[in-house]
Amino acid sequence: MAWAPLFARLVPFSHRLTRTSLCFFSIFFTYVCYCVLFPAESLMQKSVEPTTGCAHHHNHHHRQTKAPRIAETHTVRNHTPSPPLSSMKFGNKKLPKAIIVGVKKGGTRAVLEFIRIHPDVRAAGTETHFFDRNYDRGLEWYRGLMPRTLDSQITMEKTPSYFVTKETPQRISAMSRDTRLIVVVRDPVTRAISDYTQTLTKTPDLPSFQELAFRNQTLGIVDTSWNAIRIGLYALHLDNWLRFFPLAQIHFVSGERLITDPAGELARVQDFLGLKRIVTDKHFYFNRTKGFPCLKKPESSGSPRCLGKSKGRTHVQIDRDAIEQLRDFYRPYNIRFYEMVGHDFKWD
Ligand SMILES: Nc1ncnc2c1ncn2[C@@H]1O[C@H](COP(=O)(O)OS(=O)(=O)O)[C@@H](OP(=O)(O)O)[C@H]1O
Repeated sequence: MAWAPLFARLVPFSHRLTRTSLCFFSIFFTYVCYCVLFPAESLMQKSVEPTTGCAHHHNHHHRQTKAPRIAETHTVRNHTPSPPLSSMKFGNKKLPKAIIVGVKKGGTRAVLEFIRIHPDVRAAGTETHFFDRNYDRGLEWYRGLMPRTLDSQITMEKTPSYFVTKETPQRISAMSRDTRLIVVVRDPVTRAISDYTQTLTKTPDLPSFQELAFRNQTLGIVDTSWNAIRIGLYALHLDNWLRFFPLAQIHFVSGERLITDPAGELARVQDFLGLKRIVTDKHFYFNRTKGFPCLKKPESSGSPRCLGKSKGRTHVQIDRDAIEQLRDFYRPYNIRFYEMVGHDFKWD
C-alpha cells in the first residue's frame, strides 16, 4: 500500500476523499492490478486448492471442484483432455513377494487386512487359489490378478488352502525360492470347530461334528481323513514345506494373539517382511459388540472397519468329552510342531 499516499498527491481532488473511501479505492486498485498480472488460468497451474480466479469466476470454480488440479494443469498446458488422477495407473503388476499360505480359519483374512494398511504393502483382495486349483493357467494369469505396485511396495496374497496342498510348496518355490511365507496357526481343536461351523452354514443337514470327527468316539479313534481334522496336523504339513523352504523364510502368526494383541503380532509380521513398523496399536480398537479387534477410522475418511460376519461366528457347541479326546489326539502333533518352529503356542 506504499503507493497510496503518492496516489493521493497525484490526484488533485484526493484531499476531498474521506479516509474510508481512500481505503476502499486502494483495495479496488490493488485488485485490478492483481487481475491484470495474474489471470485466472495461470493461477490454477500453481495452486492445489480450488481458488476463485479473478476472471470467469463461476465457470472455473465449478470445473475446479469436479476435477483434480493436476489434471486441470495438464489441460491448460496441452489443450488435450487428461484422465482424472484417481483413474491414472501407477506401477505395475508383480508376482507376490509374500504369501499367507494358511491355515484355513486361522485368522488369515485379519492378517491380510491389517498388514495391507501399511503403505508399502499391496494385496490381491480375493483368494487366488493359483497354486492349488489354477496352476494350469500359468504365472502370467496369476500376475494379472495382482494389484499394481511401485518398486518400493510388496505384493501379497492369501489362500489358506495352500498350507495343506501337497504340490504347493514346490510350485511356490519354482516361482521364487525367495518368497516369504506366512502361516496363521490356531489351536487345531478350535480351528476344526470353526471350520465345521462354517460348513454348517452352507450345508445345514450336515452330520454332527462328533460323527464326522471320530471313526469310533467310544474308543477315541479320530477320523484323520476328515479335512477339518487333517488341516490341524500342522507338523505333518510343515514337513512338506521344509523340503522346499528354510524355516527362516516361514513366519508363524498366533491366531490367538492376533485377537488379544493384534499390534504385537503385526509388529512381528512387519519385521519378518523387512518393513518399517507402521501398523501399530494406534490402528486398532476392540469392538465389544463383535468381540474382536477392528481397524480404527482411517485419517482421510471412511468408517471404522471390522471384518465381515463370516469372521468371528458363534461356534457350534461341542460336548466337553469330545473336545478332551481331540486335545489328546492333537497333543503329540502340537508338541512336535512347537519343536519344529521353536515356539510354544500353548494350545493345551
Ligand atoms: N479381528 C478379527 N476379526 C474377526 N475375526 C478374526 C479377527 N482376528 C482373528 N479372527 C479370526 O479369524 C477367523 C477366520 O479365519 P480366516 O480369515 O483365516 O478364515 S478363512 O479361512 O479365510 O475362511 C475367525 O474365526 P471364527 O471366530 O471361527 O469365525 C476369527 O476367530
